[in-house]
Amino acid sequence: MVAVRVFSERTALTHQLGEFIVRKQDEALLKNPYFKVSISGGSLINALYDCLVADKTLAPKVEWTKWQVYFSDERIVPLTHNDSNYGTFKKDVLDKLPSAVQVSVHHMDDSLPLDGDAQSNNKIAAEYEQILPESLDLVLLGCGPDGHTCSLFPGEKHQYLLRETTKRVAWCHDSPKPPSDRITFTLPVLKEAGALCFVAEGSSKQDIMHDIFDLKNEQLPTALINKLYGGKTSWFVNDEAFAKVQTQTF
Ligand SMILES: O=C1O[C@H](COP(=O)(O)O)[C@@H](O)[C@H](O)[C@H]1O
Repeated sequence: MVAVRVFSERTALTHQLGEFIVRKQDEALLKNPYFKVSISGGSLINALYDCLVADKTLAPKVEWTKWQVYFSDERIVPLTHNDSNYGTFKKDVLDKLPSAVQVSVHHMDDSLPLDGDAQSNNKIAAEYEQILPESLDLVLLGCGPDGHTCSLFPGEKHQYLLRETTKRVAWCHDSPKPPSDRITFTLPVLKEAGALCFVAEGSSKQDIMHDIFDLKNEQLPTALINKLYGGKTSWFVNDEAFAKVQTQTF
C-alpha cells in the first residue's frame, strides 16, 4: 500500500517532506557512512529548497557532508544550461548552502559529446550507470501532468524505457517534454532503492492524480510504480493537486 499525505498548507507539506527526508538520512547513517539519495528535476527542487535550506528547524539536521547525491533523470544538455536538472539543483539548493559545506554530487558527465547521436547518448547513460551505487537509500521523484516520472514517459513510443530490465540507466529520445534527449533511471533502480518519494503540487496535476489514484491506470509510469513498489512508496501532495481524487484506499 502506498502512503499518501495530503496538505492544505505549503509550509506543512514542505516541513513534513523535510522531516521524512531527514528520517531517511538518519536511518541510512545508522548503517552506513553516507546517505545515498537521488534528486529529480522540475518543481521538486523548489520544495527541496524550502524544506532543507529555508526551514530553520530542519536545515541544521541535514548532514550535507554525508550525502551522496545522484540524479533520477537528467536532460542531455550542458550542466550550465537552464534545462539541466543538476544545474537547477546547484543554483537553487547547493549554492544557497554556506560555502564551507561540501556535498558529494554525482552528475552526468557533460564533457562527453552532447551531439544527440544515439551512440553518444548511450555512452552518457552507460557512464552514469557506472557511477551509481548498487542501491540508493531514497529516490526523490516528481510527477508530470502526463504521469511521467524520472524521464519514464507514458505511451507506446516510450514503452522501451519501462521494459528495460538490464540497463539501470537508459537514454530517452523524443521526450514529449523538451529537451528531447535525456538519461533516466529505469525500473531496476527503483526496485533496488530503500524508499521512493513523490511530490506533486498544484492544479495542473489534478487530472493525472485522478488517473493514478482512482483509475489506477498502470499505463502511467507513476501508477505502475505505485503498483510494483507500493510498500516503500510515499506521496506528498497538496489538496489542489488531489482535488479530483475520490479513493481513500491507496
Ligand atoms: O522533465 C521533468 O519533469 C518531471 C516532473 O516535473 P514537474 O515540474 O511537473 O514536477 C521531473 O520529475 C523530472 O525530473 C524532470 O526531468
